[in-house]
This record gives sequence, C-alpha cells and structure tokens, in this order.
Amino acid sequence: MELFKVADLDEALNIVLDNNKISLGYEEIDILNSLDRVLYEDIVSPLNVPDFRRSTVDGYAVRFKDTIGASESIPAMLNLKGEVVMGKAADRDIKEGECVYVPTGGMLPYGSDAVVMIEYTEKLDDETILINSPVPFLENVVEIGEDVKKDEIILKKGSIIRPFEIGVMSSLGIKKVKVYKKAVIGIISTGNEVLDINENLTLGKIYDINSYLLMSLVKKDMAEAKSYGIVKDEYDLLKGILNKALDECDIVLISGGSSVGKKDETFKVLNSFDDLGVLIHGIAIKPGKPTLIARCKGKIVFGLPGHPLACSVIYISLVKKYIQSLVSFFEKEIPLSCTFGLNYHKAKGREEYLPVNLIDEYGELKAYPVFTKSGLITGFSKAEGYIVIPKNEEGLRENQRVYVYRL
Ligand SMILES: Nc1nc2c(c(=O)[nH]1)N[C@H]1C(S)=C(S)[C@@H](COP(=O)(O)OP(=O)(O)OC[C@H]3O[C@@H](n4cnc5c(N)ncnc54)[C@H](O)[C@@H]3O)O[C@H]1N2
Ligand code: MOO
Repeated sequence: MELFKVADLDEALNIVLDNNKISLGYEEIDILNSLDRVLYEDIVSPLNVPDFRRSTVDGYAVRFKDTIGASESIPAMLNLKGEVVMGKAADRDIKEGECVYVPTGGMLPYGSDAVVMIEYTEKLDDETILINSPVPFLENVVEIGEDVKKDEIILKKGSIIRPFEIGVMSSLGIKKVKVYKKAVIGIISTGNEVLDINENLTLGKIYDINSYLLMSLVKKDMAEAKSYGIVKDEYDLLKGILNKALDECDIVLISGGSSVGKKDETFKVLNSFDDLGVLIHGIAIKPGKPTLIARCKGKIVFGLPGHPLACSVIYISLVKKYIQSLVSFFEKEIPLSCTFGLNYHKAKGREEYLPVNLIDEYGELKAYPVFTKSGLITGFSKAEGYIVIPKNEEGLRENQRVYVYRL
C-alpha cells in the first residue's frame, strides 16, 4: 500500500518556492531598532569613511621621503610647523623638510603621507623635531575611503543586521533603514489528546509541546509567531481556524494530523479551499516523513508531523528556509567537522537528521548519537547538534568524518 507520494527535501523546497505568492514588503525603522532584521535594499555609501587622511597614532605628520635613512645616530631633522587640533581641519600644507604634530584620529595636513610615532622622535627645540626611525608611505595612517568608499555597495540586500552593520550605518550618518517586514507565522496545534499548559492533565492526554516549540523557533528566526491554540480533530473546527489564520498570517503551520490515521482531517481541510490544495504529502526524511505542504488562499500551509522531534526537523530543514527566502536571506551554515564515535546503521531511502553530542577524546572531537525517538521532545534538548546522513547511505562508520550542525 503506497501511503504517500514522497518528495525529496530539495524538491519539496523548490515546489514551495515555485508556488509562493506572497511578498512581505518593507518598513523603515531607526537603525538602533534594526538589530537582527534583514536589509530590504543595498546600502550605497553617500561618503568616504574617513573623509580625510587620519592618523592612527599620536605623532608627527611627515612626508615619508623626508625620513628615509633616519636613525638614532643620524636622525632626520624636520621643521615643526604647529599642530593639528582634534576634530578640526588641518589648516596648512606641509612642504619638504616640515612636520606637524597630530593626535590619534586627527587629520593629516595636505602634503603629508605618513606619521612618525612620538616615541621615535625627539624635540630639539620648539621648532625642530628629530626623527629616529624611517616610516614607509601611509604608515600609521587611515587613507581616505579606506574603511568605506563613496558610492560603494557597503551592505547587501538580504543581509542580517548585526551590531557591526549598525556601526557601519552610523559611520555613514544613516539614521533610518529599510528592512523586510517580519513574516507572520500562524501556528495551530491539533489533536483531541493535546491539552493547553493551563489545563489539568488527565490520563491519556498530553500537554501541548508543538505550539511552544514552533513559536520559539519562529521567534528565533526573526519572524512573528501568532498562536491559534489547540483545535480538536474535527473538520469544521480546523477549517474555521485555518481560514482565520490564512487571513491574518503569511504562512500557517499546523502540527499533528498529517499521517493516515482515521481522525486526520488536515488533508481534507487543506484541499477544501479554492486554490491548489495539497502540493506534497510525504518527504523522504527521517524523522518527518508524513509532512503535508499545501497552498490555500494564496498562502503556503505546512502540515507538520505531531511527533515533536519530527516537527522540529521539518521546521529546521524546510519551514525555516522558506521563511528566510521571503527576506532574500540565504544562510551560510558552517558545520563543525569531526569524527563519528561508533558504527550506526540507518535504512536507505530517507535523509536522516541524527541528534548528536560532541565529546573531546584526547584532543579529538567526536560526535555520538543521542538515541531517541521521533515522539520524544528530549531528542534535541539532550543534543548539541545534528548530523544529516544522505538518503542513500546505509549509516555511518566509526571514525568516519562527519559535519555537525549546531542546534
Ligand atoms: N500507520 C502509520 N502510522 C503512522 C505513520 C505511518 O507512516 N503509518 N507515521 C508515523 C510518523 S513517522 C509520524 S511523525 C506520525 C505523524 O503523525 P501526525 O502528524 O498525523 O500527528 P498525530 O497523529 O496527530 O500525532 C502524532 C503524535 O504526536 C503527538 N502530538 C501531536 N500534536 C502534538 C503537540 N502539539 N504537542 C505534543 N505532541 C503532539 C500525538 O499525541 C501523537 O503521539 O505518525 C506516525 N504514525
Ligand atoms: O516521520 Mo516520523 O517523524 O519518523 O516519527
């Protein structure tokens, strides 16, 4: 009996992207509120940073050629022509054989092209400075535009704004920035056995895990989570709530009710809207196979497996990538390279997401699996990361090189 038409993960993501109809648009916000948001457009620099040759030390601005061959026994002798005041433009040029005192961060006078640190100089009198060491061209200087060049694309659309990017924007005098609006993700838990955390637990029931899990994952991914609570396994109830969520959100996640159990109404509800309905039922991934993907009212709906580990894996491997694609953000994941601690067998045919812990064994980092089940929430909470074992592999050998993604 073939239960699902199973798609590979890449295929599933492509189908989602091909059938996406929404665009989030942007909002313009103060740079200080833009931390962890995603840039909506390239930022082109309106100016050079710095806009003048700037000293990185306290010392004397010179023409580097005047210091060639200088030493303690035969110093170069330069005429002191005043000093540059911090925060003010240097008001005179220097010529051959001249120098001017500059503080760290001060502007170099025109004509100078290097700075000699004060430690390598001696003041002979009020008008004469002895230079004890030569300086190469642009030594101790930040050149005009060395940090940022005028008209350069300094920050790219789709990048995440970190404290460093906020610093770059402030260096350019940019006060407000356009960022993608946050995607609003609706979350619905289903199941007659699932109770809200505020209800009394009775035998046969369980507390809702997936709403809390998904809301937290969504928040971590810079999107906005909107919970629609727990819905009993009844067609009309689920249809009503989903309809409301589709009107209010950009994406909807429904947990539970995606496999073939007789009470599983999700499939029927997803096909009941005047749109494409179910696009995929089943992904070749372990855990997480009975995943549903549909388009309803122009929005993508993910029917995530009820088992919490499977639900997390589908979120991380698929939902998260779709959310990121809406803000043009393509995360470069940098897994940790190490060796595997034992022989591990898996069945061919599904890509497996295996939770692991890292142990330092005599200076060598080894990954060991966390033996768990898809129905257990602690699978990932007991793990530091996970390994992705390709679909057609039969497992991992002891000492084999593996790549661990951090959770
Ligand atoms: N005959 C088959 N049975 C099952 C198959 C299958 O291929 N053939 N697949 C199994 C796999 S794998 C998974 S994963 C689950 C997926 O089930 P559903 O997505 O239909 O979800 P439910 O049946 O509603 O629940 C499964 C499991 O998860 C618990 N659950 C559900 N919602 C929550 C929640 N919000 N918080 C915590 N736990 C939740 C639920 O109580 C069930 O124990 O199907 C297998 N069965
Ligand atoms: O897909 Mo299920 O996720 O193996 O429990």
